[in-house]
Amino acid sequence: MATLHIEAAPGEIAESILLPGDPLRARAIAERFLDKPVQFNRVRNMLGFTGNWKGHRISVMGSGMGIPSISIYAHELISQYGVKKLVRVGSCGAVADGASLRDVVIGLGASTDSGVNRSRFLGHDLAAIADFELARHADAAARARGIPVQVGNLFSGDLFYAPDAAYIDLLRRYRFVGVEMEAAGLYGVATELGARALTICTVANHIITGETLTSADSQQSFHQMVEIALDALARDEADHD
Ligand SMILES: O=P(O)(O)O[C@H]1O[C@H](CO)[C@@H](O)[C@H]1O
Ligand SMILES: O=c1cc[nH]c(=O)[nH]1
Repeated sequence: MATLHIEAAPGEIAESILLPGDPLRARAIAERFLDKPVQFNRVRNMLGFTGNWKGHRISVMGSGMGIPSISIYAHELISQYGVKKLVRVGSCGAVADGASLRDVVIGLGASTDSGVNRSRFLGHDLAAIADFELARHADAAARARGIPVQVGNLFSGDLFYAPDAAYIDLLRRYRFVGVEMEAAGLYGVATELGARALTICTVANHIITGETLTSADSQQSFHQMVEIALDALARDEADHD
């Protein structure tokens, strides 16, 4: 039952999946965190793996960059492979004064300049929101580890290189936490298809101060974020199953 973009056989993908933007990060997560990971996808090099983390069956797959890319994968994962919980684990640029490099950001909601959610909602504004339970568990998992966490609105931009930076002032005024490129699309697909989704990001750069993490620092923060995501899924499973 391959789809256009995923070649996995039925049953090869877990009900819970982590979605980093970069497929090589998906492989790194599988190798570092999962017992006996089995690769289920290599179509377009969008690598995907399934294994176990502390007894929980988990998949991890790249989503690509931007809303169109993550929307294709999330749609096929939910509608064709029965995936029920999707956690994006990515990086973002911070816009909030109170946010620092390495902070974990939980995207409670996600606004966007993309038209996808209006396209799927008769032109109306869709509140693109995270699954509350997953967000609550991620917050608890971060706090249990003593990792500073920012919870709030993300802006999922279509343009990484926006020609006019004026919108950043508006994002600050409206108390946005960070800028990335996928959360609003992921939340829209999950809403449409009845799945549960969350976005967690590490702050890799600060848009206002211009600070940027070195690649070594970014690696360590990324691992902490993945642990938080895995712990949140485990806490959720303990609640629901
Ligand atoms: O680190 P990832 O998950 O790819 O996320 C961020 O990085 C990419 C841009 O460099 C965009 O995908 C953005 O959302
Ligand atoms: O759009 C984005 C994504 C990540 N980091 C940024 O600074 N901007």
